[in-house]
Amino acid sequence: MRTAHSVAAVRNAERELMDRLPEGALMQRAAAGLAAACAGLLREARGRVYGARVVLLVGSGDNGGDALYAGARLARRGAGVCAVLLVPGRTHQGGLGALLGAGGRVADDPFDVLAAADLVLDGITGIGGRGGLRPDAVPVARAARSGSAMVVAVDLPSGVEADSGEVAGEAVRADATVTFGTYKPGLLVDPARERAGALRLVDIGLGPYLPSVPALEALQHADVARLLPVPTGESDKYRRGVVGVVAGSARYPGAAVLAVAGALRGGAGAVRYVGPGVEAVLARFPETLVHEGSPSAAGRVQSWVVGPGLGDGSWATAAVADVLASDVPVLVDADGLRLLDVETLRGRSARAATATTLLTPHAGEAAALLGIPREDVEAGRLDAVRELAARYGATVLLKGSTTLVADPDAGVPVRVNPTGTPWLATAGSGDVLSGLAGSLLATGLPPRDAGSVAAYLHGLAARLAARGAPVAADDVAAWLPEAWRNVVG
Ligand SMILES: NC(=O)C1=CN([C@@H]2O[C@H](COP(=O)(O)OP(=O)(O)OC[C@H]3O[C@@H](n4cnc5c(N)ncnc54)[C@H](O)[C@@H]3O)[C@@H](O)[C@H]2O)[C@@H](O)CC1
Ligand SMILES: Nc1ncnc2c1ncn2[C@@H]1O[C@H](COP(=O)(O)OP(=O)(O)O)[C@@H](O)[C@H]1O
Ligand SMILES: [K+]
Repeated sequence: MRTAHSVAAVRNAERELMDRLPEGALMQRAAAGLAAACAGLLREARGRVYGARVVLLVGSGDNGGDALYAGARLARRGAGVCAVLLVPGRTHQGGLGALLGAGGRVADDPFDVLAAADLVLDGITGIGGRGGLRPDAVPVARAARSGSAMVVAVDLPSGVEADSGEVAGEAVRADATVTFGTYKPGLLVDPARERAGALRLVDIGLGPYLPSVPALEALQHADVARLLPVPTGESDKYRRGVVGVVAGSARYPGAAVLAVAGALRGGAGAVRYVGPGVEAVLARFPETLVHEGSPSAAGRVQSWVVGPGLGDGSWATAAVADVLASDVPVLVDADGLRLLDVETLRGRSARAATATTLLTPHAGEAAALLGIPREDVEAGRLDAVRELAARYGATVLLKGSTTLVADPDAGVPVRVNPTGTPWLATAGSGDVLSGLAGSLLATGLPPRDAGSVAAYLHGLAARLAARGAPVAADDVAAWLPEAWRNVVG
């Protein structure tokens, strides 16, 4: 599991650890890891560190100090290191002394040295930065990007919000970020994540002092493999779980087919389809159990998926209410999100412990549920998903460039999905995801696990299917077994 901690948690941990170490030791650990990472990148790019041209962008805090000490280490290995001091009167004095002592220098003209650099270290701001780059730093950050140099961010790309992943103005766009002690939420959540490039974590001994519950966690292969259901000798199709899919309409019959396609690959023993798309579903998937009446009359299921392509006719409205009245886990997606009655939804968890709910909005649907503009959801995804989960008393999976899953219990870390590709932004891929997640719910996974495992497999399947080319939703469904094998294999 990859975990991220808030700035407050990092600051507390740093204080405790610093009390036990000689003055400045922690910054030396950070700088040593940073210099080693930069040396590795320089060796990859140009064969050796000796003779490389390195430029340090140095702000007024300890982030700049890290850059200066790392620059001193690179200078001692023969790199030509030049510091651009953004606030000359407030530069980290120890770091500057170390750089000058190692043969580094201060730039006369930042733009000249940036144009010729092989590597730029961004030490403008780290966890102390607020509110985007200040105007004087903007032209320098742009110049760093416009040459051929690799840009390496120290701890965080300057200008991004560490705790939320928001980018309130201009921010550095790094090729790589070397972060210290733990990941910060902003490194894992868009739009900030996109500025960070490849992530590298340097251990500075903070681990024992960080809270055991992080702010954010990202599943990795081993975590997903542990959570995936595996049938045993005792299993039969009913014991493996039956997922009911209420999706599709005369206008959108394809949504029914795609949701069923996802559900068939999610580990449930059977898929029961209910809705107006019976013919289309059976033509494609003859193994589906079908029913044309109301969901509650269709036979037993261990979970429901309701909403993809359902439209908003009277049958759809009644079907959503019917499903929400059940005591099994329910996933509500797409049109279902518009049709759900909020009081009924909130009442579910009070009625039965098994009556859990997973909502899977994209940014537009989340915006409607919160009554705010879509852009606000996209800019502040982490806040939005937490607020939705709290307000609706349900687990919420917010789809998009970084899919997030939040539980209504604010003490539980938000899951951030590390797989996926922008090629997933294609019609119908969300229908596949809802079927898949619903199927995992039917096998007994709790909503947060079902949602995050589904997002992981879905994103991985899309990557495997795409390999750099466009994919259709149907391809994503077809590649789910390969993604599953990739995880467990
Ligand atoms: N505390 C520690 O022991 C350690 C801290 N480390 C480094 O220290 C960093 C935190 O240092 P600081 O707390 O000094 O904070 P930062 O260096 O992140 O930034 C604070 C400074 O930046 C200025 N600033 C804030 N927002 C700005 C903006 N938008 N544009 C330009 N300037 C802005 C502030 O006025 C302040 O002077 C970490 O990110 C990490 O890089 C590491 O050396 C590890 C150890
Ligand atoms: N920019 C993006 N990068 C990665 N994944 C994305 C991006 N945009 C959308 N997705 C993913 O694509 C899927 C689209 O789902 P959705 O918006 O419900 O589409 P539809 O309703 O057409 O099925 C979701 O899994 C979402 O997370
Ligand atoms: K930085």
